[in-house]
Amino acid sequence: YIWPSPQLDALEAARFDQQGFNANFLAGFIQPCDTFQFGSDTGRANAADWIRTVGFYLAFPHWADLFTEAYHDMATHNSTDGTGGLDASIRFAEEQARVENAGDGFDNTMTLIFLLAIVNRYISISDNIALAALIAIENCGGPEIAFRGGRVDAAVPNAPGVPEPQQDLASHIASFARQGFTQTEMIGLVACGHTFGGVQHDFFPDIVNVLNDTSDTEDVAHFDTTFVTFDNNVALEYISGTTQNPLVVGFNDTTNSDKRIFWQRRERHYAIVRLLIRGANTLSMPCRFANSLDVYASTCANLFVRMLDTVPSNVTLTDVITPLPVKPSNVELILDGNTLQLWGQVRLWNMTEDPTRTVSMLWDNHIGGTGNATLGFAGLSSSTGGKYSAVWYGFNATSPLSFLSLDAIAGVTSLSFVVDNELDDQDGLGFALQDGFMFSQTSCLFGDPVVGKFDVAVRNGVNPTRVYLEQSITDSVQRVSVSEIDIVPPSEPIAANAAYSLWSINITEATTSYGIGAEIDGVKYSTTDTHVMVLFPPCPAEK
Ligand code: HEM
Repeated sequence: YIWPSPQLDALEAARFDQQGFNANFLAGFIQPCDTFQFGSDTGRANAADWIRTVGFYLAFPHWADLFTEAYHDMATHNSTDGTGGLDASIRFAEEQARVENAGDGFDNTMTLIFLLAIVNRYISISDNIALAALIAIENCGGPEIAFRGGRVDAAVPNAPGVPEPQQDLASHIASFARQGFTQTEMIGLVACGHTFGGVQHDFFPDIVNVLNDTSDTEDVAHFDTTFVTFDNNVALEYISGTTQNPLVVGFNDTTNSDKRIFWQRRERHYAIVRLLIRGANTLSMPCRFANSLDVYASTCANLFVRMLDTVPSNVTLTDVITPLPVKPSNVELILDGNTLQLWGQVRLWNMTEDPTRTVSMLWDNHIGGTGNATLGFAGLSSSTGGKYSAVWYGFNATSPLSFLSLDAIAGVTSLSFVVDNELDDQDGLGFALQDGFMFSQTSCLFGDPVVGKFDVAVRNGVNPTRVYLEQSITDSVQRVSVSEIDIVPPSEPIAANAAYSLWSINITEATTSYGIGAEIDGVKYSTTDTHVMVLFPPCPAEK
């Protein structure tokens, strides 16, 4: 995609900036894989719950929780009428209270997402559930998962429909068909999901007994011996007859759902067949999975993408988000007298630190001129379980988190970057900047009770149809939207300098963050920076 695109820029960052500089907190939380937020030696793993949520279940995050969350949220999908799917309806107490969502993983995971994830106008709660599952898989040894954004959060709970272990095979086949998966895909999805975690005694006393194991204080009977790692051991141990999977060899055969799902007549011959045609397609799914980690990983990657992208039929997802090779980030313009403060960093994807590298930024202005500055190393980040790294440079060479001063009259129209003599200007388009309106440092406080004068600097000649403050609103079911507070155009121009005039609005909510929006030639633009009144200085007359 072409930068800037506010939604794709935000989704790309949430998906790829996972550890280190400018990283999102979600991924930082779930490493290493055997970490469980509520203590060690519990036998639980964050990843499993996150995956199960996407698939079916949500708990306070162990890795397993992050994954199950996604499954349980998705499993309400009805492929015939297009309702349900991955829409964060699992956050509703009514869904969590259902027997089909037994366990504490869902509540735990939602708590984590609300605490740590970025939920905003561009990234929904359900996008975060998908991201949590994806991060869990990728960081615990799993394959890379293609990510699309744009999920829409449900306003009310979905109809029930998460499969339960005591149901018979026919019910499970019908349930997965409703969710949009064939029988073969069902076998795959269960064998892929049950690579993490296990069944906990507290919530499933009819499946798992008290274990009296000091290294497994929560009495979790695991699906395989490597329950914090994505691997094919769940299939391998099943095929080799050593499995301890509580849904295969549980003492209560009624709840041995994995056994019914994995079992196929062909497998009776697995020992001979496996020797003769290893990994061949004629083998059953668990058999092929057991034979080849590659087959397992690639099949699971495809099924997980299908699972994460199962959304209500009125939702349109973005294209798969791939990382921009060169990406400006946190770009802000602020007017300070005759100076434009240009804040920001640039991320160079798939590169590591190299003290000999030179990175510079070029910019075009309104008067046909150009400028350039050398950028300074700001930090490193990594992604996808450490598979990719990125290096960041700040627009201000000596203070990477500070700004570069530009001439306000000349302004700035677009950026480009030169990395070791190689130009990146988005194939000639440049990285467009909007300097038609921005926050002005003349904003200040006056009066008693105190009022904030919020000044927006509007570039002369730009003639916006509207200029407004933007305020994020969270509704009663935690969905974020933006409300617009129009600024009345000044009756007489108030000059900020030779190029900018001020539009002002008085605000009284001291700690509310406001962004700025403007409609210019029928297109709406927003600033990425927000401002709070408590940080304004007193107005000159008040000093
Ligand atoms: C017929 C279908 C399925 C049934 C009956 C089933 C049943 C169960 C049960 C009873 C548990 C134990 C939960 C607990 O102790 O809190 C569990 C855990 C889990 N399930 Fe499934 N499951 C099914 C399909 C799936 C699918 C499709 C996925 C994901 C793709 C998945 C992912 C997980 C994960 C990751 C856990 C571990 C949770 C943890 O350790 O916290 N399951 N499943």
